[in-house]
Amino acid sequence: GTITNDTNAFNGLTLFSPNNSTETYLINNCGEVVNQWTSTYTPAASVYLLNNGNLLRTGKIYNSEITFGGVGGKIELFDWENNLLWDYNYSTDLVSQHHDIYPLPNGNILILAVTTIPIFDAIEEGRDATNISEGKLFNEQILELQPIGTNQANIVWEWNIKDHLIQDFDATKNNYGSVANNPQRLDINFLNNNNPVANWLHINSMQYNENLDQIILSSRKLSEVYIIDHSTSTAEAASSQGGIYGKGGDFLYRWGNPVAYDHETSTYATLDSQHFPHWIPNGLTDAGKIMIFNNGNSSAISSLAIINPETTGQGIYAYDELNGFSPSAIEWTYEADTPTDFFSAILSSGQRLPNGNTLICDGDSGYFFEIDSNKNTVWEYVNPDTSTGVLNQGDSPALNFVFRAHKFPLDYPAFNGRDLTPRVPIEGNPDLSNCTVLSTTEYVVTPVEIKLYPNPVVNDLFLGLRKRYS
Ligand SMILES: O=[N+]([O-])c1ccc(OS(=O)(=O)O)cc1
Repeated sequence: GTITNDTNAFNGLTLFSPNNSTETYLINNCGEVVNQWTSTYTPAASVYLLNNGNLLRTGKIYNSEITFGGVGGKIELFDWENNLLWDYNYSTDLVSQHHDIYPLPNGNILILAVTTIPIFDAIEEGRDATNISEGKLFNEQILELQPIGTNQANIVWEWNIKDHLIQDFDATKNNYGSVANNPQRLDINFLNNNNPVANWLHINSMQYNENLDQIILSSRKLSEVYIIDHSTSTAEAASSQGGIYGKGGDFLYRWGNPVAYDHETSTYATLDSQHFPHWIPNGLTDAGKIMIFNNGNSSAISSLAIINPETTGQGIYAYDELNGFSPSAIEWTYEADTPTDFFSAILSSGQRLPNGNTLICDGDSGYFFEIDSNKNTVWEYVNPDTSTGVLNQGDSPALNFVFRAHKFPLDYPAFNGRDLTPRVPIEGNPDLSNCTVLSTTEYVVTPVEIKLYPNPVVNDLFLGLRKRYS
């Protein structure tokens, strides 16, 4: 539950879906549940509250052939009252949705998936055969679904990484060429010192920028983020021509590990096993820049980073022959005062908030905290819904992983006309001392509490009466 709720905390409602739970929660700053959705599936990873109040979520379907962390295979759409409106499976022996989805402004849904490249085809793509294990390699794919009826979809757009490979290993193959001179393509033999597993890229995030019509991806294994054009046709997305930016489905930008495209001498800053690169939305501090949760697996120190790529035109990224794609340095960063105190090896997210605060999800601790613009901690919450059930306030949590946390302002359209009366917190034996500002126990026979909410107040102050917790 909530452990810190300073008056400077941004007053909003936080959405999260614990990895080991079928529940999705919307809580206020006190940790009280304002809405809750129940699925029959635990999440692959991401969930979204749409501005009409519907919940779009991923679900995990067991898949014996595709088994890495983040595998999902199911997408579900619930209304505010938890009625299932639509669902869709993308899960077979050869394909699976994983980690992320993204609700596009036109009502379509991007889904992130892997498809299987058989060993023979991987070798045709120039993969060093000694670096193939599990008899296959995963292609990373993005599909755009146009939902139909209650359980169908048209696939209206598609992109595949296998169409954008380069290699300098096997001169007899079509995609043979200089890795350093083709930064718009991915070297199929670059493993970043990882084991040559089928899931060699482990893309763990897919976010979208409507202004630019661009998609940003994150490879945990290669410690790189990639930007591609979404304005292409499917045919253009499989090529190196077409789209607003003229590069088809090739990378428009990559950042985080210049060694991946043979820029060993680059002096630019790097990432390490990062998550959730996304453009900071319009209207917020640092809008248009890219926020990244930098897990820091090799140093066991996590940080939140903001980078500001140099551009030579709208959505066109500066490139330096020697150093690669800009920027040379991270513009803004948050680390704990004692850096080793803040580390999540997997999962995790950051979010800039309307008042300039920043919400951070330390995923492997199920711990959310909010910092103000001076990096002071003003709100803290621990997810109590774990793989062994729901804990009491104060218990030491284990396996309470959360992929991301997202805080919505109270004027988010999804909340229009909804009953947002706080219900009880998730955890047992909750401690609401941060939230109850008045107590009338001296004046009434049945102990009650008067709650004033939200806390702090922006526009409307609500007054609630209820029995005191004992
Ligand atoms: O344990 N999981 O559910 C899990 C683990 C890793 C994972 O991949 S990551 O890149 O998002 O950390 C996703 C989900």
